[in-house]
Amino acid sequence: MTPPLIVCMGVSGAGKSTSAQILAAKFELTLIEADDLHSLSNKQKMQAGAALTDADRAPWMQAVCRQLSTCAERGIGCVLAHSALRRAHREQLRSCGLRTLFLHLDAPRETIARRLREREHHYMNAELLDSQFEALQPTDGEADVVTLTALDREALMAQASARVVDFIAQGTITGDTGHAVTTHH
Ligand SMILES: Nc1ncnc2c1ncn2[C@@H]1O[C@H](COP(=O)(O)OP(=O)(O)O)[C@@H](O)[C@H]1O
Ligand SMILES: O=C(O)[C@H](O)[C@@H](O)[C@H](O)[C@H](O)COP(=O)(O)O
Repeated sequence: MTPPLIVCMGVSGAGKSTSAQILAAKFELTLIEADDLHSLSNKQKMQAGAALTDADRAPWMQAVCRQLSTCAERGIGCVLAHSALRRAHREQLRSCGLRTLFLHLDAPRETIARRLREREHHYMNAELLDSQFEALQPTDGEADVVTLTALDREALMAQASARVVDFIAQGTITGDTGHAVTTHH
């Protein structure tokens, strides 16, 4: 059976790291924090208030995919906190050998901006939020993406957990299909 990969995706400050930690602990999956895999130059660039380009993101994606592929080879299911803003990145994450579900954490821009102003983060510059929304490519037509409203924490985690339960059960029942699940937005 192909192990699951749950990707908590969305713009900076949407709540990816927070949600991914909770889900990994709850479902006993390995947590991978994509933030930790950025190069020093990428971190310095963001800290200085410059948005990453897709060229900057390419080696980061390779590092993320290497970790995921190793987990897949070892049969280890994962939760990944990763912005996955670009369609091509989501496609790359799907091709790492795990059975993938994306939880897109969505909240009003102003709510996220306030969270970023209040958050202590080692490198991410809160001024980059607009560029994050610009970089986010719509997930329409991607059947393995579930969009969740990332406001009330408890409601969010209840919804996210229910999706993960269904997703894991589907893999257990239908076996190793590797196909995307049908989800509702
Ligand atoms: N559902 C939520 N409701 C309110 N605040 C949240 C929620 N999820 C995360 N936060 C807070 O918002 C900030 C950003 O969350 P974080 O998980 O670091 O986001 P990301 O990993 O997407 O950048 C943190 O201070 C966190 O405590
Ligand atoms: O693709 C990008 O532009 C960056 O990778 C960005 O999306 C990512 O989110 C940063 O690593 C900031 O970290 P936080 O999301 O934790 O703020």
